[in-house]
Amino acid sequence: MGNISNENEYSATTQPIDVKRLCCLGAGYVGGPTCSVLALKCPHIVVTVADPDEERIARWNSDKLPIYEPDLDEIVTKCRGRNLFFTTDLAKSIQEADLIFISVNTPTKTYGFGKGRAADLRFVESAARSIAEHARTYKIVVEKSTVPVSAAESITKILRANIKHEAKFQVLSNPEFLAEGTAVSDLFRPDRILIGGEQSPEGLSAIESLCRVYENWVPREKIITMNTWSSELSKLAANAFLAQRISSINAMSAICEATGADVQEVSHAIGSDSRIGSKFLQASVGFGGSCFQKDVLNLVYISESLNLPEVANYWYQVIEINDFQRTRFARRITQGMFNTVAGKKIAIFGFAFKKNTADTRESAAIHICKQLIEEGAHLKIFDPKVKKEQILLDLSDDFSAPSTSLLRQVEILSCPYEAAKQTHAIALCTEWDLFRDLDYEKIYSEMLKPPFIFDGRRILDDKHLRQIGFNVEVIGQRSAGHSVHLSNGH
Ligand SMILES: NC(=O)c1ccc[n+]([C@@H]2O[C@H](COP(=O)([O-])OP(=O)(O)OC[C@H]3O[C@@H](n4cnc5c(N)ncnc54)[C@H](O)[C@@H]3O)[C@@H](O)[C@H]2O)c1
Ligand SMILES: O=c1ccn([C@@H]2O[C@H](COP(=O)(O)OP(=O)(O)O[C@H]3O[C@H](CO)[C@@H](O)[C@H](O)[C@H]3O)[C@@H](O)[C@H]2O)c(=O)[nH]1
Repeated sequence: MGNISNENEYSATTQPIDVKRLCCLGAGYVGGPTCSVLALKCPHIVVTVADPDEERIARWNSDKLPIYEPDLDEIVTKCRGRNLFFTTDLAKSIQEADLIFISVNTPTKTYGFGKGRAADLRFVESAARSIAEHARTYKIVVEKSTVPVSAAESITKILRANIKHEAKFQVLSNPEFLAEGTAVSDLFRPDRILIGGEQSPEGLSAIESLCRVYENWVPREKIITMNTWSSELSKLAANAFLAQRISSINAMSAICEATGADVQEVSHAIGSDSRIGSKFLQASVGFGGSCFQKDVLNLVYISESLNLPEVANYWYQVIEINDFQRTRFARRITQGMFNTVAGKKIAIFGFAFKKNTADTRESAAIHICKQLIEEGAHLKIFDPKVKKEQILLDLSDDFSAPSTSLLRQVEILSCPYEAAKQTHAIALCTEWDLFRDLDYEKIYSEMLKPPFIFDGRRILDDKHLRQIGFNVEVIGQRSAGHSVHLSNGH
């Protein structure tokens, strides 16, 4: 600002600032819940979430929020209009804010160099350019999106080259670790808050300013600070380690299905070792969601770019096992039903990538359904939260309008009993609690015989289902009547 005194400029950059106005660019799964919780926990801070997507912002300002998260509606209702605002006016939000979160999407590139692997940073870049265009005073710019190592450096270069009116800035890395379906509780009680920044007096004071925001509800010992690169890499590393655990237990599930071992027992045995720990060892149809695959691929791309092909190959295996697991489940359904599903009706229980979310990005159900459709099955899909239009979009090629042949093969139902009626099989793809409590005797009586259940999440009582008369196939458990064949001469 032209009239700002040197003293003010100095104090704004080497002394921690008292954040009074915070803006977040990106009103998605991260920006929305994070800022809602922030507004709740920091009533003295005015929080504005800005996004150019008019429809999304209109929904954040309505009774029907654009995303489903347990307890989020109540928080938004309490804070909206008080110290929480949703707007499409990026310029004003940026101008007024002391601190700006960048929470925009960073999908895998679908074009050009690094296609299918590298993170597409165009939205991050456009956010940085908007900040440069509209900032008039000192800003702390916080990279919350998951990005490759050194993205903060790129943001700094863009800001430095474009920022006007002597405005100063510091760029921090503050990756988000919330998981969908538990976003509110994760934000209330995070395992840790990670803040990376430049290790200079200006950088350290910006880190301190952000620490003070979180300290309104997070104990100081849970706030970890470090240099920017370590922080950026730690986010990718955390997701890679989590995804790797799932692929490891899913690889074990394949061995279990081919022998007499049970993956639940194996998981319990290894998880009891305190060095391994019991979380994230649940065998499944494969991990989904917008993060794991994208972030592991990003790590693969970074390793390749750094000329570390062995490291790249190591992490790529996590993705390959995940692809294998999804395909294996679809193949097991086909083989289990006398080697053909052509013309048969299969109920799909659950389409979201995990329970308690309506998000279907990279959901294993999409891949499994597409393979069953390819085999000629007729699918009757039920998910308690995912909208019909979304399911059809996900199953359409290249996200075009659903073809007539797709519409002939797929029905979307709003009741699980209707979905299962007159089908040959049920394939459970998402672990929604309600699937445990259904009346399976009623379902059995209305299905074609012999009825099959393929439990891809291990949430059903398989013994009880067998007593009712179902043929039950469970992930990580050998099929009934299957004998072990080791092909190495044993
Ligand atoms: N989804 C999760 O659970 C999760 C958790 C932790 C981290 N992350 C990371 O956080 C980031 C955001 O993820 P998400 O799931 O919220 O994405 P999202 O697609 O739900 O939302 C991103 C939003 O950013 C908006 N946007 C794009 N360019 C913009 C710009 N220049 N200015 C303002 N808004 C802009 C889009 O319109 C969109 O609404 C990604 O990097 C992701 O990897 C996601
Ligand atoms: O033992 C397990 C645990 C999870 N999953 C599956 O793994 C996927 C991802 O689940 P989860 O990690 O709970 O949800 P996300 O919302 O994808 O959250 C991950 O990705 C986010 C985005 O980066 C991070 O912030 C979170 O810390 C990280 O857990 C889902 O399909 C789950 O069903 C399993 O198959 N077995």
